[in-house]
Amino acid sequence: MSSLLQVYDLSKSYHVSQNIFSRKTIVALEPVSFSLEAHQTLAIVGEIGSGKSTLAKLLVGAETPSSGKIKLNGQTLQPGNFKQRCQHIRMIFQDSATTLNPSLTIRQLLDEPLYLNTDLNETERSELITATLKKVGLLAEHMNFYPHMFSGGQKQRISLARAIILQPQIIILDEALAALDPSLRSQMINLLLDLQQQMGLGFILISHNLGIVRHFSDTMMVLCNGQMVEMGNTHELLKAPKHKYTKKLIMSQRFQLANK
Ligand SMILES: Nc1ncnc2c1ncn2[C@@H]1O[C@H](COP(=O)(O)OP(=O)(O)OP(=O)(O)O)[C@@H](O)[C@H]1O
Repeated sequence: MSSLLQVYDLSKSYHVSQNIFSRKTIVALEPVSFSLEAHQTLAIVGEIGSGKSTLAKLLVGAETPSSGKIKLNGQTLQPGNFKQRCQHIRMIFQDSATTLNPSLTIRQLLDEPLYLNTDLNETERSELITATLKKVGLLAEHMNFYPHMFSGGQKQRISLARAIILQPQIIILDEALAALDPSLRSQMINLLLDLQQQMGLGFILISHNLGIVRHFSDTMMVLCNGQMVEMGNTHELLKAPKHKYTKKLIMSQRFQLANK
């Protein structure tokens, strides 16, 4: 049986103009291969500019790869097919306040992906919105509220509701837990783990915080200057890193790791 997600030699280079006569190539991501199973979490770690967001954008189809192939349940994802992609792979960002349209109610925000991607009628969509709000620990009454009426933690739950409403198979969490205080973060991690168990979701967690990575992920990939330098079981890798860059990263966060 094929893995939920298989990535083969995926890479991305940007060609940017230096001046009117010359262009420069920036290799944001060197060819990388990995797989992800249902119910599993893969963490991607690395310093600023190491290629984490580039990899996430390639997976959701927001960028076109320079090389490589992505397979979902054994089927190759075509670069321009956003409909196919956005039903199965969803992304949640750090700052929900900026990703939720402030002029729409929660009902409208959650209805949009359903209206665009499903054949459900209005009543069916409304029932699904209520059920999804409950799944993320919000109330049916919240449907008529606007984003500014919620706290940061609740906004993250709305983003999560929007991400799961199309029953995706993979969710990419791009620093999605970074802005939450420790107690809200633990609640959110528990909610994500519950949903993972219920829905068989595969998570890709992009995080600077190795404490979260250790708590949440099964495997981890370390990126350095666009190159994958190490990948393996999270606990084993954190206990016995092989690459000097990983060792440096762990040393720089030894207090976070000790406190978790
Ligand atoms: N659209 C673009 N055009 C040119 N270069 C880009 C573009 N997007 C990213 N890059 C470059 O690719 C490299 C990797 O960037 P990326 O945003 O993936 O890093 P990151 O690990 O996500 O960093 P951060 O932790 O700051 O989000 C960087 O050198 C960045 O400047």
